[in-house]
Amino acid sequence: MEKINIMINGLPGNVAKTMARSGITDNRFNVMPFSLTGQEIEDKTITIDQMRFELVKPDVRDEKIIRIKRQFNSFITIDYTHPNAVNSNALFYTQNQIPFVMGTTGGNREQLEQVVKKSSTPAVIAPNMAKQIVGFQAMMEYAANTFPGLFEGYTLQVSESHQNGKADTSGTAKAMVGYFNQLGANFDVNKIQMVRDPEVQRKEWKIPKEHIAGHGWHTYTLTAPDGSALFEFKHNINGRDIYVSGTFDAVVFLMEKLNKPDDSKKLYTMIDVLNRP
Ligand SMILES: NC(=O)C1=CN([C@@H]2O[C@H](COP(=O)(O)OP(=O)(O)OC[C@H]3O[C@@H](n4cnc5c(N)ncnc54)[C@H](OP(=O)(O)O)[C@@H]3O)[C@@H](O)[C@H]2O)C=CC1
Ligand SMILES: O=C(O)C1=N[C@H](C(=O)O)C[C@H](O)C1
Repeated sequence: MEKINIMINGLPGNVAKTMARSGITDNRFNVMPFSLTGQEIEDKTITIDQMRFELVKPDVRDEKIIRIKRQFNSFITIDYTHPNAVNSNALFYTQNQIPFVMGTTGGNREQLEQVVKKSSTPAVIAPNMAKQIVGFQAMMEYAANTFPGLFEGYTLQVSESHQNGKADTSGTAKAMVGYFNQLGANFDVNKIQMVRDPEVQRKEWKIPKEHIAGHGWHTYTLTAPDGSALFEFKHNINGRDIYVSGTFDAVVFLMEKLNKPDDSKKLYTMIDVLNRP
């Protein structure tokens, strides 16, 4: 099978680096030596496992992409950049007809979805690419659609802990709140408790010290009005490796869509990817 060209955007960021390391050794892919980066990044290149990537800043990307497209006439991009970049990057991809996997959280999600729906460019967008978490989301979606109001009157508490540099509230937690609300919990995403203090993470959450700099821990607690029942759901992820497999499945999924285009649908989620036959 012909290798799929992938452009991993967001280097030298943490998740983009994890994707690049795995992509380089994955026989299904040809990792392209370019990565969209932030305006503030000073380095012009970065080397990962002996592969050199040219870092392309927002002010030169319009011009650069013309040359990249001449060199690689077809490719799929993976975006792990910054919440502030989500909407402008999605616009850039659709305007240049570059199919994309958007792992980056934050930004205006409604606008993000609209941009893709109105375009001719397919994309997979999901706040969490860990397949086991996506499976949990699919279970929640089933419950929400099948038993709306099941937790009517219950009080929901949501707390999440991530590395100190994380810019936004967990996109995963926000998506989960949507399901809990359908189940009747009536919770405002602004009430999600964010933990970013390494001392609290170590002492109270007992997060292993080697993962303080890279983790995503989430707890959702539902309590009955009279206190007689409590339900708790947790997903605690250490490191970032778990996101690779789902992201790469999403790339393969998009390639299949490109080979067999569906003009009626351009926007896909990771639940679509998980449901792939
Ligand atoms: N869907 C999923 O499964 C997962 C999603 N994520 C999400 O991925 C995103 C990235 O996370 P993480 O790697 O930890 O973050 P980092 O802050 O480590 O990396 C983000 C990188 O993107 C760069 N950047 C900023 N603006 C742009 C731009 N306009 N174009 C391209 N790159 C840009 C940053 O540069 P600078 O430093 O100059 O700002 C930085 O190098 C977050 O939104 C996070 O929530 C994370 C894990 C899993
Ligand atoms: O920034 C992170 O690290 C993560 N971000 C995603 C989110 O905001 O939901 C997914 C995961 O929690 C890791």
